[in-house]
Formats: sequence, structure tokens, C-alpha cells
Amino acid sequence: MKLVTAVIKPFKLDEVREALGEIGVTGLTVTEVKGFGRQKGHTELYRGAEYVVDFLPKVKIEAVIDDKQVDQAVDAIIKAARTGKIGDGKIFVRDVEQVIRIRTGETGPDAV
Ligand SMILES: Nc1ncnc2c1ncn2[C@@H]1O[C@H](COP(=O)(O)OP(=O)(O)OP(=O)(O)O)[C@@H](O)[C@H]1O
Repeated sequence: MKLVTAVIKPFKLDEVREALGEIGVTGLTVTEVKGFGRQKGHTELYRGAEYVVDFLPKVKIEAVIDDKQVDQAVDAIIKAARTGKIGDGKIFVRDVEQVIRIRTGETGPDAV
């Protein structure tokens, strides 16, 4: 299992959630965050306006995904979140050792 973390433009959240739902991703954690990438946050077009701030609002999506589906999930996020403009975001993929569903005690991919 992998933890797929995507930092995206906030207005792309619904599209990304839909795209992940379509490939069968059943759980997500979403957090409102702020950050910067190579542009160092100095200027970025956000909803048509040029921002001159240090940290720009982003949405962080975290999904633990079965190894077999990771490539598909990453592709789905890229397709849904991409505008082609600076600040489209990044995707990080990490190993996950264990997942436990508290209600049933299921573990591993069954608990995802
Ligand atoms: N190396 C990093 N570590 C952690 N978070 C990062 C990193 N790079 C980017 N982020 C997060 O991702 C968000 C979006 O990054 P951004 O798209 O600006 O990256 P970029 O490499 O500058 O891409 P672009 O060239 O499209 O602007 C940032 O606001 C920040 O929250």
C-alpha cells in the first residue's frame, strides 16, 4: 500500500475527488494548506488574479491506495488537477506499513 499525497489548486478538488471515485478509491483525507513551490510563492495566478504573497492556498489530498492501483490513481490526479499553469501542484508517493479498520479489525488492503 502507498500513501498518495497530492497538493493541488483548491478549485480542482471536486474534479480530483470525482476522478479518484471513478477508479474505485473509497477514502480520502482533505486538508486546507498553504505552501509554495519553485515560484517561491511570490507570484502566481490564482482564480485569474496575480497573487504576491509568500504562501498560496492549496488543498492537500491524502489517499492510501493498493499498490496495484497507484499508477492509475496518480494518472487520474494529474488529469483532473492539471491546468498547465504554474502552481498546479505536486504528488508524493510513500510506502504505508499497515492500515487497520477500527470498526472491524480488518488489516492491510482489506482495510483500505
Ligand atoms: N518540495 C516540496 N515539498 C513539500 N511541498 C511542496 C514541495 N514543492 C511543492 N510543494 C507544495 O505543492 C504546492 C504546489 O507546488 P507548485 O505547483 O507551485 O510546485 P512547482 O514545482 O513550483 O510547480 P510549477 O512550476 O508548476 O509552479 C506548493 O504550494 C506546496 O504546498
